[in-house]
Amino acid sequence: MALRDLWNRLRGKEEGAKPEEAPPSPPEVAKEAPPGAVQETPPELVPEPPAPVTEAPPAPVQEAPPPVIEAPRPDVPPPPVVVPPPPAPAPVAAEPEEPRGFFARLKAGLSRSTAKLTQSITGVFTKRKLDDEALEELEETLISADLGVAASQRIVAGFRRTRFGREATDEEIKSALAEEIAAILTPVAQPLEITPGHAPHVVLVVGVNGTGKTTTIAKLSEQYRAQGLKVWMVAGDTFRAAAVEQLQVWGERTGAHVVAPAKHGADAAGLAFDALRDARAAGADVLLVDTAGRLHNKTALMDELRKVVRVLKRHGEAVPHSTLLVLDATTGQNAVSQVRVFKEMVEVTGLVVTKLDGSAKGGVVVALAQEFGLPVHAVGVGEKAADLRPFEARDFARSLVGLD
Ligand SMILES: Nc1nc2c(ncn2[C@@H]2O[C@H](COP(=O)(O)OP(=O)(O)OP(=O)(O)O)[C@@H](O)[C@H]2O)c(=O)[nH]1
Repeated sequence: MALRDLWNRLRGKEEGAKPEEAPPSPPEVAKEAPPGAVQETPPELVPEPPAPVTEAPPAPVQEAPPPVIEAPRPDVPPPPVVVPPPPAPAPVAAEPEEPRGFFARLKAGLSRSTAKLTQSITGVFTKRKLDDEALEELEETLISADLGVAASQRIVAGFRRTRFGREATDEEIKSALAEEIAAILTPVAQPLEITPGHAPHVVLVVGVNGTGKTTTIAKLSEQYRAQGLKVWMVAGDTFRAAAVEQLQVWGERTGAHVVAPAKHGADAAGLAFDALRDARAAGADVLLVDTAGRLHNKTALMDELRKVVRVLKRHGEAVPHSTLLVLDATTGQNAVSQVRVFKEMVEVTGLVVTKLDGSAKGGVVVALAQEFGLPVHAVGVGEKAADLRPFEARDFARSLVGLD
């Protein structure tokens, strides 16, 4: 049955009832200026433009994301002078606060993408038994919520095995669905372990431009510093001056030493090699290596990343100890293609999924877990250094289907 029919059914069911509040549409995303002739993106990867800063950075320096350095645009007229509006009258009642806690933001982000899923579940099951037609509708609903074909089929097979022919309430169905999803996610929910004996533990961070690599490095740095570890970072995206500067700002804020290229376009592999040598000598515990996410084609990107790995291995076969692929959840199924492409290039050991606070398509995490079984080390729920959390399978699954 087409999704439209599901929606029609849902609307019919809710006639007379107070309509659900529509999920807020995702914020307008500003397109990045096209890169120069050398810096194009491999078409296979279809990068997302950087997400906009959705809230004004607060006053404390530690909290705000570092400034993005932009090239001057002589063709763009200066912005008009903005006259500040007169002060607003004092509100009668306090506005509800923006959800600030991690779970609140994760749930807010997920609920935007899964409102459709949870409503459709209600539409599928409230009127009749769990029969063949209902199962077919459930599978379509799960696929349209980005869970992927394989995971959706597995979940439906579980329902068929255990609940076929039974009637159940919405809450029972959602709860059962959350359990099936949690069963897929639990094996991949593994925090990133830093081995003290490696001195330093080298973490190579890869991914398409704009997915949140640099921010994730900053977030990891913040966490490791809080654990009392000595962190070094390498600005390996040597072609993008803004990326280097961004990492330097994050280094200052999170108390990490940053190794930056001496000149634009310097050899990233050589930079990483020297950085590891110096980090060892300095007694660093962790070395976080940023990389380019965009080169003129996929082969160039592959050559660059492989060279970084090959040269790092001169320090020891186990280096890099972890290779993290950073994925932007808002890209939905495109994240699945990115894993395939990057697995061809390097030995990806784990994933970090970012932007789960925004208009995320959280269901894709289930598709990733089912298809690749790679550890999901952490999830990003904001732009600040503190906005990285371990991936909790059960909480995530329950949020995804709209349960607390
Ligand atoms: N809302 C939200 N924004 C995020 C998150 N992680 C990163 N961002 C934002 O996404 C944008 C891109 O992040 P970067 O860390 O620069 O991404 P990158 O992969 O290093 O990008 P390149 O340097 O272009 O390769 C920035 O505006 C970040 O603030 C997250 O978890 N939530």
